[in-house]
Amino acid sequence: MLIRNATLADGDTCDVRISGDRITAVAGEGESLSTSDDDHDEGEPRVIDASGKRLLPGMIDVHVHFRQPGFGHKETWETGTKSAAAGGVTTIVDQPNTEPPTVNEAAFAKKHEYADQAHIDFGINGGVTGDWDPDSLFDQPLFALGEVFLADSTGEMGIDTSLYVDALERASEADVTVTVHAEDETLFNESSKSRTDADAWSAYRRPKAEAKAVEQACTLAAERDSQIHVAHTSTPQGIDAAADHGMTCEVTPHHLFLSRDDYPELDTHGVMNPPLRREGLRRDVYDRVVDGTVDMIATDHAPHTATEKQTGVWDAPSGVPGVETVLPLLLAEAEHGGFDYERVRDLTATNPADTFGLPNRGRVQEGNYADLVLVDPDTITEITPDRLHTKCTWTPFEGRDAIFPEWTMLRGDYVFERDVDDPFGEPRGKNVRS
Ligand SMILES: NC(=O)N[C@@H](CC(=O)O)C(=O)O
Ligand SMILES: [Zn+2]
Ligand SMILES: [Zn+2]
Repeated sequence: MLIRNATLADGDTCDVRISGDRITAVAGEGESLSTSDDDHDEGEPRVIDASGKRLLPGMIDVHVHFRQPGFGHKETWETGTKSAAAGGVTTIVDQPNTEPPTVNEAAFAKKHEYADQAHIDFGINGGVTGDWDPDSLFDQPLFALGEVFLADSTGEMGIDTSLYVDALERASEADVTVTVHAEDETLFNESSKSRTDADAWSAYRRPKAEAKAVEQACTLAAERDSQIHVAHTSTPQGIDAAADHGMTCEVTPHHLFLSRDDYPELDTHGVMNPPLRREGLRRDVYDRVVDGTVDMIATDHAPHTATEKQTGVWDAPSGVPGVETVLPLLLAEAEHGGFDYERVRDLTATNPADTFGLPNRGRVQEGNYADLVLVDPDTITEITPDRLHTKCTWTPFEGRDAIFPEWTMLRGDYVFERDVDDPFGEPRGKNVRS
């Protein structure tokens, strides 16, 4: 297959040849590729004219919750991976707070069976609880350890410092990265508990609880020569602490684009961990995404039903969906001039591939897997829940500008094509560690 005249993230116009599951040639300005026999399918030329369109590496989202086993009423591997494919994501990493939690060989195997339904490639993280079985867990084709919960979140898998230190040591021996949910619950503001408005969640799980926990998690890791990746940093202090210790961090689309100013509209649908911050802090986080202090964007796609969310602030489960809207939001922001397309590519594909050791992914380059997304930058549309494919019937980004993919390709095959009868085809996702 030949993709002609595509504009890459760096602005170069290129021809890209795909044979089998790989990119086999990328030819820049002035050296266009000619069609070969491989670019014909039963006599039909398989040449795509991508003039005026952007071609990007598929997003690698290292933080999603696809809920099975245990909570298939919120999301399934099928709906979650279809939603991801429709948003230009070609690899996801699932987190361990399912039922059973992914803390031993049997639980890992059970999750792997559900992952047979995956339409895109995936990694499965191993979790840490008092009952975890590191010996059997590290024998599995694990993506990483985490998210290791230093405070309770959905699933109540919060652990104490001594277990965290054990996990760091075991992971270090196995040469596995530890992804950390860093909040210090001893610093939560108990006085906010008398309030019943949704903003009380942000007042309760306040910024210093994250700042302190990130600092401590990084210090403990650095002392043991372990590498950690800090999940969903939502404060400039958290981001800077991770960077200062030589650790990596991710920012979610909700902490990048939403703030406490959005509670009047979102109400308890805007409750997540860590919580939304004040507008000034959001801007500080945004600046660190632009200047490269933040390593990657990951969604923490954490679907809950609308009914579950429409309870009081102290009862509503934490988390918002995001896997289908993240790249479209970032692309619209690039088109509006917030940052450039190269930054989007690095944050969504190149840096996650390099940080977590995924060779042959994250770049549009010869020899890499043909994990690709094509978008028309002139087609900016508004996000509405009815156009999304997640089981979650709501989105915190309703009404925002987005550039959705025309198609998404995984290892040379389409996993999403807009405006065709069967946009997804058969599930063909594989474990990236197998
Ligand atoms: N972020 C959230 O608020 N919720 C996540 C868990 C987590 O990432 O902490 C979930 O699984 O629902
Ligand atoms: Zn978390
Ligand atoms: Zn999470």
